[in-house]
Amino acid sequence: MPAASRGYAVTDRATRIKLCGMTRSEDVQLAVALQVDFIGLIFATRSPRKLALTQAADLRVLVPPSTRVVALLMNNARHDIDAIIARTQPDLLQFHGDEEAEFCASFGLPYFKAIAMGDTADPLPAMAAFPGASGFVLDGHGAGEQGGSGKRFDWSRLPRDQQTPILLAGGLNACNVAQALRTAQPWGVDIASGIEVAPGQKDAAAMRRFVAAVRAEDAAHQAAIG
Ligand SMILES: O=C(O)c1ccccc1NCC(=O)[C@H](O)[C@H](O)COP(=O)(O)O
Repeated sequence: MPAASRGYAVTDRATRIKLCGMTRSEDVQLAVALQVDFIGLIFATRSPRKLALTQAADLRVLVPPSTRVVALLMNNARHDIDAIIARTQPDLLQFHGDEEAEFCASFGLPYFKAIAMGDTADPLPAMAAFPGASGFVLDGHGAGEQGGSGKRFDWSRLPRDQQTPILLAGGLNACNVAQALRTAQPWGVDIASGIEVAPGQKDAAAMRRFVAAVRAEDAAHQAAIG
């Protein structure tokens, strides 16, 4: 199914913003006020940003439909994912582990697949293994490692002209995101550690600066192309 028919246009240049690893209500409320496209709630068992189900359910109710909630998973058991879906009603899932494509698609929700770019010369074969993905998160960490690492990769390696949305992730912050957008022209950007004072604790000023930097670069791009 082409990406556009899943409701994601890939041609326009209003870079989608995903703020990931929320654990506090004030951070979720600010993300909603900033009108970001996605927030990420993490359920990967080894993550320092991992949420308990009750905590996640309390955060989820703060999010209106205009911001989509993504549940991040890394080799979680099926029964855990079923419980996460039942309690937190995510709009999308995001898989970071060794999950097969069939497993990812079996929950009846759209999903993003994360690709580790740290050791990957060409991500296209890995992406092709997930034809049902609604998007890909290309992240700077190595294979088998967790996200939220703050590790960058060479942004020029991001594939262009893909039909499925690609989010650029890994080591982004308010200072480097404009250059990242100019270099990679991704559909979206995804950030965790670059807007934090500590894992899971967001820095309100850094959140505002990051979102403003993305929107300023989008505006500059639109002005340049007329
Ligand atoms: O952030 C985590 O703790 C995490 C753990 C396990 C799997 C994925 C995780 N985060 C994934 C994300 O989407 C992050 O936003 C992405 O890796 C970018 O992180 P950062 O380099 O810190 O901006």
